[in-house]
Amino acid sequence: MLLRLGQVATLVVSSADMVREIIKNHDIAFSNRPKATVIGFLFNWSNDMAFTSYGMYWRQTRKICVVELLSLKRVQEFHYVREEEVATFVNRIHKASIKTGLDCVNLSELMIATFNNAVSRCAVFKCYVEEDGVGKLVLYWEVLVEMGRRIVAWEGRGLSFSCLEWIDVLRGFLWRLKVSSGKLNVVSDQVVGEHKAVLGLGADMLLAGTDTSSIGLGWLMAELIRHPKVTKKAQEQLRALNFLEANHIPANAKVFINAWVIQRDTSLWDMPEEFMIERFENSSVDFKGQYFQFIPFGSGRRVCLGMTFGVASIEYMTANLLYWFDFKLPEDGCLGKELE
Ligand code: HEM
Repeated sequence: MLLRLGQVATLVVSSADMVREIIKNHDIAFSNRPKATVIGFLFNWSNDMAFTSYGMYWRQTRKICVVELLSLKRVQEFHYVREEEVATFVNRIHKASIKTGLDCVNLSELMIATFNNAVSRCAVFKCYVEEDGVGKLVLYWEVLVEMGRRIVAWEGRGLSFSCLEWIDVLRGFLWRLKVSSGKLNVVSDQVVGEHKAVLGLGADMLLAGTDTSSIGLGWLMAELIRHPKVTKKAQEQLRALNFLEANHIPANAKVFINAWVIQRDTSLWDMPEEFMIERFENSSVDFKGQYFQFIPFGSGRRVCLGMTFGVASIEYMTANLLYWFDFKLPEDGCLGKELE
């Protein structure tokens, strides 16, 4: 579907065949990401990898990230980080769940803190979320989230209607962006210290690796809680065995791959809205980007390079959650109650 959003032609791709055509035959042409002011402020207009244009700088920085941080070997070497962080995570849930009067636990916050810490310990070799969960990295994270929200609220409009950018100045957006990025720089200086040179890449890892993983795990836990039989089977296996297995497109058009629709296409998936983990049991389809009906990590040149890291962390956290705890949905009154 070709839309004209303001001044920008935008192609929304909602079929797996079309994604195949793009990735197999035109990958280079679609390997750039849209330019957003907020990303420029965040990364000083240049020194990150995830948002930079396709080219030599991207190739080199991506290679550094893969070799130094995200190769299978490095992910295996970092197993001790996952083990320590998940042990802290399990302890904190345990403490919270036995606390008098506290009948529900906000898992989302704990998941964000755990992934945040695991990524930062591997990316900048330090741990910033302190025992009470209010470490420097949380502040760092808050600033990133605030800026991320602005990408959605403002940049979506700014990118589509560049002639209206003066409104950003009038409404004080650019000024607030400067304040936010200044705040971020102060925290980053403390956080990154001697690793300042890799600030852009470290921030990339935190941005790309924290909410993706914690939201993914959050949904997985929500589905498991809604499907007690599946959960019980996985728990029995875990507790017994102690492991988890488990056209014509205008030049400069923006292209959105609509993975949400593709992954719910009834011609490709049987009962796509149902949580049926057995659908993958006798199927060759996996999540690595070769099967265009299922692309949670993207595909092609810009495919997620933290896939192995993310999957290892999510698997290990899920195994521990299921092994140590039984879950049920909170009573209505409990929803929204914060973990102290
Ligand atoms: C469940 C967890 C994760 C999911 C679902 C996920 C998903 C994605 C997706 C959809 C993309 C865009 C791919 C494309 O444009 O085709 C991406 C890119 C990226 N991801 Fe992930 N990701 C996850 C975890 C991680 C982790 C843990 C890290 C790092 C520690 C990471 C680092 C990156 C980076 C750096 C990019 C940009 C790659 C580039 O532009 O060349 N991701 N991810």
